[in-house]
Amino acid sequence: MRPNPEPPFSHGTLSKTGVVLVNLGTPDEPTTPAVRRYLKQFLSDPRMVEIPRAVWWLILNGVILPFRSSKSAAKYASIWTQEGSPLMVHTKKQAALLRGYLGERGHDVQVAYAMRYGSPSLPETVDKLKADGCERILILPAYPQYSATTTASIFDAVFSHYAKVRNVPELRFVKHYHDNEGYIDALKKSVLAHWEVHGRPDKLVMSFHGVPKRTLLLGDPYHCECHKTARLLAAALRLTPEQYIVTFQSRFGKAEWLQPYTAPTVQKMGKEGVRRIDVLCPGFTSDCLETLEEIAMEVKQDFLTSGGKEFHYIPCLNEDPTWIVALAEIAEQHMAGWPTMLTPQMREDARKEAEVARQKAMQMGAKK
Ligand SMILES: C=CC1=C(C)c2cc3[nH]c(cc4nc(cc5[nH]c(cc1n2)c(C)c5CCC(=O)O)C(CCC(=O)O)=C4C)c(C)c3C=C
Ligand SMILES: [Fe+2]
Ligand SMILES: [Fe+2]
Repeated sequence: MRPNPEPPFSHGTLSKTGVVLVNLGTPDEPTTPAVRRYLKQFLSDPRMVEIPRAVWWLILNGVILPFRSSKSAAKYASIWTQEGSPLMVHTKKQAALLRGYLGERGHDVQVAYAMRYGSPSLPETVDKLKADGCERILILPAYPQYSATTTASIFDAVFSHYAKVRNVPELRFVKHYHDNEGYIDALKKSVLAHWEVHGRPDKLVMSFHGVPKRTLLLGDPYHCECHKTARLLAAALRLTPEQYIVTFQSRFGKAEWLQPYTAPTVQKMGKEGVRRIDVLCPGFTSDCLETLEEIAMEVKQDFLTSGGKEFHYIPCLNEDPTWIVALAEIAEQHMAGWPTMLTPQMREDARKEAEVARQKAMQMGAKK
């Protein structure tokens, strides 16, 4: 494949740095056609579903898209806000806040957000940054725990985009931050803030998005990283092993996924006489369908109809200031060594270089 042509190289362009906060993606609107488009792109990704392509194509197009799209659209409609999909709204705000925090720390960087599926797409976002003069780009997935299904899929999208580009910026990727001190501290503070107002539960349920069990057996570290996050958070909250449990939600399809599953676990707790549970979803940094509908509505119902008396959903970190500071520190660590603090001298040097190049161009024009 031959890389695409580039605009003429221009001297004296200030070489800038960009950070892209990348989340999963969400439909453009809570309607069946929009959800179908989103699910088609999402579920056609071989990182997400590792079934032989021809077999999966038949299942996806013959069963899943025709039946799931309208059901999912109704669920999306139940959580949609005036501003749009919660996942999009939070990611957008986080990127704006991240830019502000990095700016306060003296970094002159552009911060954008992108979605792995749907829009704004990763290719269009990194192209815009490049057009704005970013020669260095940090890809920052919104997932604290690495998984081949999510994090690696973002990396794939970046690699495949740049395979078509001639002048590739310097790239860095954040793989994970499941054990980052600031992230754990932000989770701890959000739980303590909830408990300060509402009191403590009998059990804290830490529910992570599931993945097929097969991926664990094939060496994906996701399961271990979820457990490490949970262990660190439990230690920070001084919880004994009896006071919390790690579960996995959002099972998709018939294969076995990581266990224990969230819904049957809370049902069992309700039946066994556990009065109150609080559920936190530490793997999601923004509230979305999986937290607001699946946990705060469906799983809540499961617990209460099984005999549980009180259910609390503790929201995701979203725009929490401690979390945005942690995100800024994560970005800062990964930008180490990059000239993100533009000095007046650097701006002046760039201006002079541009002026020399402009004069040379004029002289060449005059000679012709
Ligand atoms: C094919 C199976 C799926 C795997 C594997 C999977 C992994 C995975 N997903 C997230 C984060 C999110 N998933 C979200 C929605 C969602 N996930 C799947 C399927 C798999 N996810 C589907 C089909 C859907 C769409 C909704 C539905 O029809 O049920 C979301 C929410 C998006 C939103 O718009 O709000 C997030 C976030 C992670 C972190 C993960 C693996 C670690
Ligand atoms: Fe998912
Ligand atoms: Fe779900």
